[in-house]
Order: sequence, then C-alpha cells, then structure tokens
Amino acid sequence: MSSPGTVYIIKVGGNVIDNPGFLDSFLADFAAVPALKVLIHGGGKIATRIGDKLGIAANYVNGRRITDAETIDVVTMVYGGLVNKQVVAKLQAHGCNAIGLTGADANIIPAVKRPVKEIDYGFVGDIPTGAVRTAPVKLLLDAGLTPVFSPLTHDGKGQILNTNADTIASSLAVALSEHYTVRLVYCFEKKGVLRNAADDDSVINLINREVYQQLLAEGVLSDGILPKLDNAFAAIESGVKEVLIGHAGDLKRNTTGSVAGTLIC
Ligand SMILES: Nc1ncnc2c1ncn2[C@@H]1O[C@H](COP(=O)(O)OP(=O)(O)O)[C@@H](O)[C@H]1O
Ligand SMILES: CC(=O)N[C@@H](CCC(=O)OP(=O)(O)O)C(=O)O
Repeated sequence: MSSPGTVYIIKVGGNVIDNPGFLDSFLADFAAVPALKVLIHGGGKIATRIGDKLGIAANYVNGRRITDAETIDVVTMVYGGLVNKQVVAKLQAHGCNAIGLTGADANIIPAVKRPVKEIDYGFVGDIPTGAVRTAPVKLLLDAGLTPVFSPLTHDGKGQILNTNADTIASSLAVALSEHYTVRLVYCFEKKGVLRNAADDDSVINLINREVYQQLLAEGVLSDGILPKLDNAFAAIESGVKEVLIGHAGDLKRNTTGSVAGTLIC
C-alpha cells in the first residue's frame, strides 16, 4: 500500500484576520503551500467589534464566548458571511481555488450544544469524538478545491452553534488522520508559546504534557493560549503527525520542513 498523502490543517487567528496587510501576506503564503490544505479561520475580534456597533457586548468565560440568541446571529453573519467570504475571495485572487464552508455544510461537523453546568454558554457547540464526517472534505480535496472553514457547527436539528476555531482545527485534523498524514499548524500574531507573555522573543521550542503542567503551575499561560494548547495536545495524542504553534508570518517555513515556533510533543 502506498503511504498516505500529506494534508496541512492550518488555523489562522483573529488578530491576523483583523489586520488587512498581515492577512493578505498570510493568505498569499497559504495559497503557495505545496500540498493539500484546509484553512480554518477565527474572527473573534471582528465579531466583538460588530457586536459592539449593534449594542451586543461580548462576554468570554474561559476563552469561550457566551453565545446568547442575539450573539449567535452576529457570529453567524460575521464568521459564516463577512470573514469567510472575504478570505475565500482573497484566496481566489492568489490562485487558490477555495470553497467556504461552515460545519453545517455537507453535515461535516455535527456538534452538541454545551450542557449547562455552572455556566450557560448558550449556543456554543462541542464536537463529540468521532463526529466529524471526512468524506465530503475528501471529495473537495480530490476535486482540487481548498476548504475554508468558519468556526460554526450545527446540532442537526436546525440550530447553528458557535465553536472555537482552534477546536474545529484540532477535530478536523484528528478525523482526517484516518486518511492522510496530517500536519496541524496554528498561526497567530506571536512567534509561538512564550515563557514570558510580555517578551515576544521568549518562545518555548518544545512543549510536552510535563512542561505544560509546569507552565500552568508557574502561571505563564492565560487567555486564548490555554484552549489552543488543550486542542494541540488533543490532536497530537489522537493520530496527528505534527502540531505546531507559530507566527502567521512563518507559515512558509513551517510547511517546508523547518520549524519556527512551538512544537507540541
Ligand atoms: N505564554 C503565552 N504565549 C503566547 N500567547 C499567550 C501567552 N499567554 C497569553 N497569551 C495570549 O494568548 C493569545 C492567543 O490566543 P487567541 O487570542 O485566542 O489567539 P487566536 O485568535 O489566534 O486563536 C495571544 O494573543 C496572547 O495574548
Ligand atoms: C465558542 C467560541 O468562543 N467561539 C469563538 C469562535 C471564533 C474564534 O475562535 O476566533 P479566534 O480564533 O479569532 O479566537 C468566538 O466566538 O470567539
């Protein structure tokens, strides 16, 4: 049997999306990745700004947006519409035949509304293990298309759900590992996971579970880096070949054999 081909699952975060020049150079690099690839975009910052204009204030708990009935409409419009279609149009301009999707399209990412415990997250979706349906993604890749996912899923009963983009990337990476050698690259505005969040050059090159526990105990990690690391470990422990967290400007290096940023092992 021949060895499976490589697919890059690449996630780009809200601080890159919110900076038009940075986003454009990132998308040019993404378009040039010489392998099969899937893009997952965030957009939390833009959703917060547009929500503010509409008088709908953002509220985050543990890195997840509390998504009430008004907020799910805002994020559906912003992630599934504005951001997704702008990213697709820009990729087309770079010669990448992108197709924009939510997790509801082709029923690729069925999710479950997060149960209410101490906190009611509202219309936030968790992706059950094994739920991602890879067949439609494979069809698109086989047809020469590049899927671009917004951070939206659905409950199978007609309700769109808001799911953290890092989680979507990790779940897609794990599911596609059954068919491909998958490399997952988280791209954001820092050079990697930092030992000192205020020092952009304090990148930690390698993090395993033991180092992660130490960093947590030292209080070095906060905000969005926590769900990113949780999702990164979930991927590396479930069949994904390589997981990297790095600067969006280092995508070219991170998809051509070298490593710039933090490698999860
Ligand atoms: N030790 C750390 N290293 C890197 N980032 C950190 C660290 N501690 C906190 N952060 C914060 O985590 C953020 C990344 O999470 P998030 O804002 O959700 O990014 P994205 O939108 O790209 O997923 C960084 O912008 C940074 O402000
Ligand atoms: C449930 C939840 O928190 N969803 C995220 C989805 C967007 C996202 O993940 O965007 P970034 O990658 O830019 O952070 C949110 O609404 O902020």
